[in-house]
Amino acid sequence: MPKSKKSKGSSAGGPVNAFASASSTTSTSTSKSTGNLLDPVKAYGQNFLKNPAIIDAIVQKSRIKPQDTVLEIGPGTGNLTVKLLERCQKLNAIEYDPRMVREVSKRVEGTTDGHKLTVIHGDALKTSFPFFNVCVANVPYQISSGLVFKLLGHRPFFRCAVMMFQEEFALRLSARPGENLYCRLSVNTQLLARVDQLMKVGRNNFRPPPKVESRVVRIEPRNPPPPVNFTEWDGMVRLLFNRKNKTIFSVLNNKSTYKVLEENVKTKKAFEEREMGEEKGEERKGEVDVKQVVREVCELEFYKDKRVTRLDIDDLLKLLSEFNKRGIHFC
Ligand SMILES: C[S@@+](CC[C@H](N)C(=O)[O-])C[C@H]1O[C@@H](n2cnc3c(N)ncnc32)[C@H](O)[C@@H]1O
Repeated sequence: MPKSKKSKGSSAGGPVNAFASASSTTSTSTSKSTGNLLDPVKAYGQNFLKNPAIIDAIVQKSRIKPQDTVLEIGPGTGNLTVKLLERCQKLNAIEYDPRMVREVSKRVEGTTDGHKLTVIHGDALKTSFPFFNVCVANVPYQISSGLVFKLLGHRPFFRCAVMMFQEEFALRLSARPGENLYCRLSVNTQLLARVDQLMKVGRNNFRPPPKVESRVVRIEPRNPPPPVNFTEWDGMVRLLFNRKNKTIFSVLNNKSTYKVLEENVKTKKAFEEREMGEEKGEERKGEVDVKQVVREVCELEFYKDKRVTRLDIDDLLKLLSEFNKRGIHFC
């Protein structure tokens, strides 16, 4: 018998943020109902995979081993689920729509692999993930970014995630310096993971067809991740990629950035003073001239006149360390 349980942070609290517009309605009333209980609900991103060849390719590219525990996010009616179950030891699925929880559970009930499935009713962004080695997901595009970073922060490390995304989002994940789609999402993802494009999936492979083309990618977390404070890293990346086609200096050289950096210096200093305890007579660091430091770092041979979009992960890590060495922080 497949088990189905309701998670702590599940839909009892209402739909996910991304679907705020659907919060006061029931799931069925948001679709163009034709009377069928399983009508896809647009607000839940319900575009079901209908091409068995694509489903088989996703399962094959997930490289699931017989002893693996798989996490499937958004199983829907279970088209992928039944194929995944044939390959793994255990499958935990998280599904937001209670109709789908019932449907997928019913579909595998009494089958050879049915006992391997546990369906958790909840919002994948708010539900704690159970243990897994491999994640497979064809998720609503509204939650793509939140899900990627939730997965990349998940511990213990998993082997890989094979995920379907809107084409442009998928291409951004693996975009390289200098490419048009290279952006904050690209560097934040590539800092923490290796991303490979696996295949393009046309609109007509879904029921109903979505408005845009899709792509499947493989995400493999870097283990161990680079030793960097992610909040600070993202603070710098957010500033720089706001105007990624400008030089580093022209992005940073403005009043509002200096103000933020000066605030950060003050906060950091206050924190350090509290930690050290002034009464211990520790030597106090000199004042940091934020404008001077920005100019100095941007004048370094490697960064001089460099456009943000040309910086790869290593260049950005080194840039952050040059700022940190001189007492500048981005959070
Ligand atoms: C694109 S459909 C894919 C369904 C199925 N995996 C397939 O490929 O046919 C997305 C599924 O994710 C579910 N879903 C939507 N938002 C969710 C959330 N926040 N957490 C978990 N599941 C969600 C939807 O109800 C739907 O079943």
